Amino acid sequence: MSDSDPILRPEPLPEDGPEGRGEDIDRALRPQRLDEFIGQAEARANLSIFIASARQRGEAMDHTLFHGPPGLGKTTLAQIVARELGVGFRMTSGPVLARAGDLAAILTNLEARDVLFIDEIHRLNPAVEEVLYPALEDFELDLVIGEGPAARTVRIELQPFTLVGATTRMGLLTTPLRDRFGIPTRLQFYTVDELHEIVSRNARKLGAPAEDAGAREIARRARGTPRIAGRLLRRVVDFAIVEGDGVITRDLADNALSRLGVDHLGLDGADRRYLRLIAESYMGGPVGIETLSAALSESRDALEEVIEPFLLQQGLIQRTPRGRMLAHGAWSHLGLVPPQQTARPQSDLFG
Ligand SMILES: Nc1ncnc2c1ncn2[C@@H]1O[C@H](COP(=O)(O)OP(=O)(O)OP(=O)(O)O)[C@@H](O)[C@H]1O
Ligand SMILES: [Mg+2]
Repeated sequence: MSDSDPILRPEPLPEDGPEGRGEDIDRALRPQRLDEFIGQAEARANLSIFIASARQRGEAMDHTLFHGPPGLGKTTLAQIVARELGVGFRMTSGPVLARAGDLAAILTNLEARDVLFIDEIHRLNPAVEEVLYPALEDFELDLVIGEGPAARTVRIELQPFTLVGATTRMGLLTTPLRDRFGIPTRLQFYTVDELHEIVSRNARKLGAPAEDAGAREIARRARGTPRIAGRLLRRVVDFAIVEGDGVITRDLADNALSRLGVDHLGLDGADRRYLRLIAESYMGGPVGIETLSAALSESRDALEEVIEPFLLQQGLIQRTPRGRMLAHGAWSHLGLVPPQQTARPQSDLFG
Protein backbone atom coordinates (compact mmCIF):
# COMPACT_ATOMS: atom_id res chain seq x y z
CA MET A 1 0.00 0.00 0.00
CA SER A 2 1.36 3.41 -0.97
CA ASP A 3 2.30 6.07 1.55
CA SER A 4 -0.18 8.52 0.12
CA ASP A 5 -3.10 6.20 0.77
CA PRO A 6 -5.41 8.22 3.01
CA ILE A 7 -6.74 5.11 4.73
CA LEU A 8 -3.43 3.96 6.02
CA ARG A 9 -0.66 6.31 6.87
CA PRO A 10 2.57 4.95 8.20
CA GLU A 11 3.30 8.43 9.56
CA PRO A 12 1.41 10.00 12.44
CA LEU A 13 -1.44 12.24 11.43
CA PRO A 14 -1.03 15.95 12.11
CA GLU A 15 -2.21 16.59 15.63
CA ASP A 16 -2.23 20.27 16.22
CA GLY A 17 -4.64 21.66 13.70
CA PRO A 18 -3.93 24.03 10.86
CA GLU A 19 -0.70 25.66 12.05
CA GLY A 20 1.74 23.92 9.73
CA ARG A 21 4.68 24.94 11.87
CA GLY A 22 3.04 23.39 14.90
CA GLU A 23 3.05 19.93 13.34
CA ASP A 24 6.78 19.61 12.85
CA ILE A 25 7.53 20.99 16.27
CA ASP A 26 4.87 18.75 17.73
CA ARG A 27 6.53 15.72 16.26
CA ALA A 28 9.90 16.80 17.57
CA LEU A 29 8.51 17.25 21.07
CA ARG A 30 6.64 13.95 21.21
CA PRO A 31 8.28 11.55 23.66
CA GLN A 32 9.66 8.52 21.84
CA ARG A 33 10.21 5.97 24.61
CA LEU A 34 8.28 4.91 27.66
CA ASP A 35 10.89 6.30 30.04
CA GLU A 36 10.72 9.73 28.37
CA PHE A 37 6.96 9.76 28.86
CA ILE A 38 6.16 11.85 31.92
CA GLY A 39 3.09 11.22 34.08
CA GLN A 40 0.42 8.50 33.86
CA ALA A 41 2.60 6.53 36.27
CA GLU A 42 0.18 3.68 36.77
CA ALA A 43 -0.53 3.17 33.06
CA ARG A 44 3.17 3.38 32.30
CA ALA A 45 4.14 0.83 34.95
CA ASN A 46 1.53 -1.64 33.75
CA LEU A 47 2.37 -1.17 30.10
CA SER A 48 6.04 -1.78 30.70
CA ILE A 49 5.18 -5.17 32.21
CA PHE A 50 2.87 -6.15 29.36
CA ILE A 51 5.42 -5.03 26.79
CA ALA A 52 8.26 -6.93 28.45
CA SER A 53 6.12 -10.04 28.77
CA ALA A 54 5.03 -9.96 25.12
CA ARG A 55 8.67 -9.52 24.07
CA GLN A 56 9.84 -12.44 26.19
CA ARG A 57 7.09 -14.71 24.88
CA GLY A 58 7.70 -13.50 21.33
CA GLU A 59 3.96 -12.99 20.96
CA ALA A 60 1.75 -10.09 19.97
CA MET A 61 0.78 -7.96 22.97
CA ASP A 62 -2.87 -8.08 23.92
CA HIS A 63 -5.21 -5.50 22.36
CA THR A 64 -5.02 -2.18 24.16
CA LEU A 65 -7.49 0.68 24.46
CA PHE A 66 -6.46 4.19 25.50
CA HIS A 67 -9.31 6.41 26.55
CA GLY A 68 -9.56 9.88 28.03
CA PRO A 69 -9.89 13.56 27.07
CA PRO A 70 -8.07 14.99 24.03
CA GLY A 71 -4.37 15.80 24.22
CA LEU A 72 -3.41 13.54 27.13
CA GLY A 73 -1.11 11.30 25.09
CA LYS A 74 -3.17 8.47 23.56
CA THR A 75 -1.58 8.68 20.11
CA THR A 76 1.84 9.22 21.66
CA LEU A 77 1.51 6.12 23.83
CA ALA A 78 0.32 4.02 20.89
CA GLN A 79 3.49 4.91 18.99
CA ILE A 80 5.62 4.27 22.04
CA VAL A 81 4.08 0.82 22.54
CA ALA A 82 5.00 -0.18 18.99
CA ARG A 83 8.53 1.18 19.37
CA GLU A 84 9.07 -0.57 22.70
CA LEU A 85 7.73 -3.82 21.28
CA GLY A 86 10.11 -3.42 18.36
CA VAL A 87 7.35 -3.99 15.80
CA GLY A 88 5.80 -2.11 12.89
CA PHE A 89 3.24 0.65 13.46
CA ARG A 90 0.23 1.23 11.22
CA MET A 91 -2.16 4.05 11.84
CA THR A 92 -5.72 4.69 10.71
CA SER A 93 -8.90 6.02 12.23
CA GLY A 94 -12.54 5.03 12.68
CA PRO A 95 -14.11 7.57 10.32
CA VAL A 96 -11.79 6.86 7.37
CA LEU A 97 -12.45 3.10 7.42
CA ALA A 98 -15.68 3.40 5.45
CA ARG A 99 -15.97 -0.13 4.07
CA ALA A 100 -15.18 -3.59 5.42
CA GLY A 101 -12.78 -4.01 2.50
CA ASP A 102 -10.69 -1.05 3.72
CA LEU A 103 -10.08 -2.78 7.02
CA ALA A 104 -9.50 -6.16 5.36
CA ALA A 105 -6.81 -4.63 3.16
CA ILE A 106 -5.00 -3.25 6.20
CA LEU A 107 -5.31 -6.41 8.28
CA THR A 108 -4.02 -8.71 5.55
CA ASN A 109 -0.98 -6.47 5.11
CA LEU A 110 0.08 -6.58 8.75
CA GLU A 111 3.20 -8.46 9.68
CA ALA A 112 3.38 -10.72 12.69
CA ARG A 113 3.07 -8.80 16.03
CA ASP A 114 2.58 -5.42 14.33
CA VAL A 115 0.65 -2.68 16.10
CA LEU A 116 -2.41 -1.41 14.26
CA PHE A 117 -3.55 1.90 15.75
CA ILE A 118 -7.18 2.92 15.17
CA ASP A 119 -7.83 6.45 16.39
CA GLU A 120 -11.39 7.58 17.21
CA ILE A 121 -12.37 3.94 17.35
CA HIS A 122 -15.85 4.86 18.65
CA ARG A 123 -16.59 6.15 15.15
CA LEU A 124 -16.16 2.82 13.32
CA ASN A 125 -18.88 1.94 10.87
CA PRO A 126 -20.84 -1.06 12.31
CA ALA A 127 -20.16 -3.15 9.17
CA VAL A 128 -16.43 -2.59 9.64
CA GLU A 129 -16.67 -3.36 13.34
CA GLU A 130 -18.25 -6.75 12.55
CA VAL A 131 -15.20 -7.67 10.51
CA LEU A 132 -12.96 -6.63 13.34
CA TYR A 133 -14.42 -9.00 15.97
CA PRO A 134 -13.10 -12.33 14.59
CA ALA A 135 -9.89 -10.60 13.58
CA LEU A 136 -9.29 -9.56 17.19
CA GLU A 137 -10.34 -12.81 18.77
CA ASP A 138 -9.00 -15.49 16.45
CA PHE A 139 -6.85 -13.54 13.96
CA GLU A 140 -9.25 -14.58 11.23
CA LEU A 141 -11.13 -12.65 8.62
CA ASP A 142 -14.45 -13.76 7.12
CA LEU A 143 -14.86 -12.04 3.80
CA VAL A 144 -17.90 -12.19 1.58
CA ILE A 145 -16.88 -12.39 -2.05
CA GLY A 146 -19.39 -11.65 -4.81
CA GLU A 147 -23.04 -10.79 -4.56
CA GLY A 148 -26.44 -12.46 -4.60
CA PRO A 149 -26.64 -16.27 -5.04
CA ALA A 150 -23.01 -16.41 -6.16
CA ALA A 151 -21.76 -14.85 -2.93
CA ARG A 152 -19.56 -17.00 -0.77
CA THR A 153 -17.54 -16.51 2.37
CA VAL A 154 -13.83 -17.07 2.48
CA ARG A 155 -11.87 -17.30 5.67
CA ILE A 156 -8.44 -15.69 5.70
CA GLU A 157 -5.87 -16.36 8.40
CA LEU A 158 -4.17 -13.24 9.72
CA GLN A 159 -0.85 -12.74 11.39
CA PRO A 160 -1.26 -12.21 15.11
CA PHE A 161 -1.28 -8.45 15.76
CA THR A 162 -2.00 -5.91 18.47
CA LEU A 163 -4.85 -3.49 18.02
CA VAL A 164 -4.34 -0.25 19.88
CA GLY A 165 -7.54 1.77 19.94
CA ALA A 166 -7.94 5.35 21.13
CA THR A 167 -11.12 7.16 22.05
CA THR A 168 -12.22 10.28 23.84
CA ARG A 169 -15.66 8.70 24.30
CA MET A 170 -15.43 5.33 26.02
CA GLY A 171 -19.20 5.42 26.57
CA LEU A 172 -19.85 5.31 22.82
CA LEU A 173 -17.97 2.05 22.29
CA THR A 174 -20.17 -0.99 21.74
CA THR A 175 -19.90 -3.62 24.45
CA PRO A 176 -18.58 -6.37 22.15
CA LEU A 177 -15.78 -4.09 20.98
CA ARG A 178 -14.91 -2.88 24.47
CA ASP A 179 -14.80 -6.47 25.73
CA ARG A 180 -12.18 -7.46 23.19
CA PHE A 181 -9.54 -5.17 24.64
CA GLY A 182 -7.44 -7.05 27.16
CA ILE A 183 -5.70 -3.87 28.30
CA PRO A 184 -8.12 -0.98 28.77
CA THR A 185 -6.23 2.07 29.98
CA ARG A 186 -7.73 5.31 31.16
CA LEU A 187 -5.51 8.38 30.88
CA GLN A 188 -5.80 10.99 33.64
CA PHE A 189 -5.28 14.73 33.67
CA TYR A 190 -1.67 15.60 34.54
CA THR A 191 -0.60 17.23 37.78
CA VAL A 192 1.06 20.64 37.76
CA ASP A 193 4.37 18.99 38.73
CA GLU A 194 4.19 16.64 35.76
CA LEU A 195 3.29 19.43 33.35
CA HIS A 196 6.07 21.54 34.82
CA GLU A 197 8.54 18.84 33.90
CA ILE A 198 7.04 18.55 30.39
CA VAL A 199 7.18 22.33 29.83
CA SER A 200 10.78 22.57 31.06
CA ARG A 201 11.85 19.69 28.85
CA ASN A 202 10.06 21.11 25.79
CA ALA A 203 11.50 24.58 26.39
CA ARG A 204 14.97 23.01 26.36
CA LYS A 205 14.19 21.14 23.15
CA LEU A 206 12.96 24.39 21.56
CA GLY A 207 16.10 26.19 22.73
CA ALA A 208 13.97 28.67 24.69
CA PRO A 209 15.41 29.61 28.07
CA ALA A 210 12.74 29.27 30.76
CA GLU A 211 13.09 30.18 34.40
CA ASP A 212 11.64 27.62 36.76
CA ALA A 213 8.82 29.91 37.87
CA GLY A 214 8.04 30.75 34.24
CA ALA A 215 7.71 27.09 33.26
CA ARG A 216 5.57 26.47 36.33
CA GLU A 217 3.20 29.31 35.45
CA ILE A 218 2.58 27.71 32.03
CA ALA A 219 2.09 24.31 33.67
CA ARG A 220 -0.43 25.69 36.17
CA ARG A 221 -2.53 27.09 33.35
CA ALA A 222 -2.42 24.16 30.91
CA ARG A 223 -5.74 22.53 31.90
CA GLY A 224 -3.96 19.35 33.00
CA THR A 225 -3.14 18.63 29.35
CA PRO A 226 0.27 18.23 27.69
CA ARG A 227 -1.00 19.34 24.28
CA ILE A 228 -2.23 22.61 25.79
CA ALA A 229 1.04 23.01 27.71
CA GLY A 230 2.91 22.68 24.40
CA ARG A 231 0.69 25.20 22.67
CA LEU A 232 0.89 27.73 25.50
CA LEU A 233 4.66 27.33 25.66
CA ARG A 234 5.00 28.15 21.95
CA ARG A 235 2.86 31.27 22.33
CA VAL A 236 4.77 32.42 25.41
CA VAL A 237 8.02 31.92 23.51
CA ASP A 238 6.64 34.27 20.84
CA PHE A 239 5.97 36.94 23.47
CA ALA A 240 9.38 36.39 25.04
CA ILE A 241 11.14 36.88 21.72
CA VAL A 242 9.19 39.91 20.56
CA GLU A 243 8.48 41.75 23.80
CA GLY A 244 11.04 40.39 26.23
CA ASP A 245 14.67 39.39 26.06
CA GLY A 246 13.80 35.81 25.05
CA VAL A 247 13.72 34.45 28.60
CA ILE A 248 10.48 32.97 29.92
CA THR A 249 10.06 34.51 33.35
CA ARG A 250 7.01 34.19 35.57
CA ASP A 251 5.89 37.74 34.85
CA LEU A 252 6.30 37.32 31.14
CA ALA A 253 4.36 34.04 31.14
CA ASP A 254 1.64 35.52 33.33
CA ASN A 255 1.26 38.55 31.12
CA ALA A 256 1.30 36.55 27.87
CA LEU A 257 -1.22 33.99 29.11
CA SER A 258 -3.57 36.67 30.39
CA ARG A 259 -3.44 38.36 27.01
CA LEU A 260 -4.28 35.01 25.40
CA GLY A 261 -7.39 34.85 27.59
CA VAL A 262 -6.12 31.98 29.72
CA ASP A 263 -6.99 32.64 33.35
CA HIS A 264 -5.31 31.51 36.56
CA LEU A 265 -7.03 28.14 36.59
CA GLY A 266 -6.18 27.63 32.93
CA LEU A 267 -9.74 28.25 31.76
CA ASP A 268 -10.10 29.89 28.38
CA GLY A 269 -12.89 31.92 26.81
CA ALA A 270 -14.95 28.86 25.88
CA ASP A 271 -14.80 27.48 29.44
CA ARG A 272 -15.84 30.78 30.95
CA ARG A 273 -18.68 31.24 28.45
CA TYR A 274 -19.97 27.82 29.47
CA LEU A 275 -19.80 28.62 33.20
CA ARG A 276 -21.27 32.10 32.81
CA LEU A 277 -24.20 30.79 30.81
CA ILE A 278 -25.17 28.39 33.58
CA ALA A 279 -24.64 31.11 36.20
CA GLU A 280 -26.39 33.99 34.53
CA SER A 281 -29.11 32.38 32.44
CA TYR A 282 -29.97 29.37 34.60
CA MET A 283 -29.16 30.57 38.12
CA GLY A 284 -26.52 27.90 38.45
CA GLY A 285 -28.56 25.04 36.99
CA PRO A 286 -29.42 22.28 36.72
CA VAL A 287 -29.63 22.74 32.96
CA GLY A 288 -29.64 20.05 30.27
CA ILE A 289 -26.69 19.51 27.96
CA GLU A 290 -28.82 20.00 24.83
CA THR A 291 -29.92 23.41 26.07
CA LEU A 292 -26.32 24.41 26.75
CA SER A 293 -25.26 23.14 23.36
CA ALA A 294 -27.92 25.22 21.58
CA ALA A 295 -27.25 28.35 23.61
CA LEU A 296 -23.47 28.16 23.08
CA SER A 297 -23.67 27.01 19.43
CA GLU A 298 -21.26 24.21 20.31
CA SER A 299 -21.90 20.57 19.52
CA ARG A 300 -22.88 18.40 22.42
CA ASP A 301 -19.84 16.23 21.64
CA ALA A 302 -17.48 19.19 21.94
CA LEU A 303 -18.97 20.12 25.30
CA GLU A 304 -18.76 16.57 26.62
CA GLU A 305 -15.34 15.73 25.22
CA VAL A 306 -13.41 18.96 25.46
CA ILE A 307 -14.97 21.42 27.87
CA GLU A 308 -16.65 19.43 30.61
CA PRO A 309 -14.04 16.83 31.66
CA PHE A 310 -11.63 19.43 33.04
CA LEU A 311 -14.37 21.49 34.70
CA LEU A 312 -15.65 18.31 36.37
CA GLN A 313 -12.18 17.31 37.45
CA GLN A 314 -11.63 20.77 38.95
CA GLY A 315 -14.93 20.50 40.83
CA LEU A 316 -16.35 23.58 39.09
CA ILE A 317 -19.43 21.79 37.79
CA GLN A 318 -21.46 18.74 38.73
CA ARG A 319 -23.38 16.35 36.54
CA THR A 320 -26.77 15.50 37.99
CA PRO A 321 -29.62 13.46 36.51
CA ARG A 322 -31.41 16.75 35.81
CA GLY A 323 -28.49 18.42 34.09
CA ARG A 324 -25.33 20.40 34.79
CA MET A 325 -24.94 22.52 37.92
CA LEU A 326 -22.32 25.01 38.94
CA ALA A 327 -20.36 24.04 42.02
CA HIS A 328 -19.53 26.58 44.68
CA GLY A 329 -16.02 27.28 43.40
CA ALA A 330 -17.29 28.30 39.98
CA TRP A 331 -19.22 31.25 41.40
CA SER A 332 -16.23 32.67 43.19
CA HIS A 333 -14.01 32.00 40.19
CA LEU A 334 -16.39 34.03 38.02
CA GLY A 335 -16.56 36.73 40.69
CA LEU A 336 -20.29 36.17 41.10
CA VAL A 337 -22.46 35.59 44.14
CA PRO A 338 -24.63 32.46 44.10
CA PRO A 339 -28.37 33.18 44.31
CA GLN A 340 -29.86 32.93 47.80
CA GLN A 341 -31.36 29.55 48.45
CA THR A 342 -34.86 30.49 49.53
CA ALA A 343 -37.82 28.09 49.70
CA ARG A 344 -36.00 25.02 50.89
CA PRO A 345 -37.93 21.79 50.63
CA GLN A 346 -39.43 20.61 53.92
CA SER A 347 -37.38 17.46 54.06
CA ASP A 348 -34.23 19.57 54.30
CA LEU A 349 -35.55 21.45 57.33
CA PHE A 350 -36.90 18.58 59.31
CA GLY A 351 -34.53 15.87 58.56
N1 LIG B 1 3.43 12.42 28.85
C1 LIG B 1 3.78 13.33 27.94
N2 LIG B 1 4.96 13.94 28.00
C2 LIG B 1 5.28 14.88 27.10
N3 LIG B 1 4.51 15.25 26.07
C3 LIG B 1 3.32 14.66 25.94
C4 LIG B 1 2.89 13.67 26.86
N4 LIG B 1 1.68 13.25 26.50
C5 LIG B 1 1.34 13.96 25.40
N5 LIG B 1 2.34 14.81 25.07
C6 LIG B 1 2.31 15.75 23.95
O1 LIG B 1 1.01 16.28 23.87
C7 LIG B 1 0.55 16.34 22.53
C8 LIG B 1 -0.73 15.59 22.41
O2 LIG B 1 -0.53 14.20 22.63
P1 LIG B 1 -1.34 13.10 21.81
O3 LIG B 1 -1.46 13.53 20.39
O4 LIG B 1 -0.72 11.80 22.06
O5 LIG B 1 -2.77 13.19 22.51
P2 LIG B 1 -4.09 12.34 22.24
O6 LIG B 1 -4.53 11.81 23.56
O7 LIG B 1 -3.86 11.37 21.15
O8 LIG B 1 -5.12 13.46 21.77
P3 LIG B 1 -6.43 13.31 20.82
O9 LIG B 1 -7.50 12.69 21.68
O10 LIG B 1 -6.79 14.71 20.45
O11 LIG B 1 -6.05 12.47 19.65
C9 LIG B 1 1.69 15.80 21.68
O12 LIG B 1 2.39 16.90 21.16
C10 LIG B 1 2.56 15.04 22.64
O13 LIG B 1 3.90 15.15 22.27
MG1 LIG C 1 -4.57 11.31 19.24
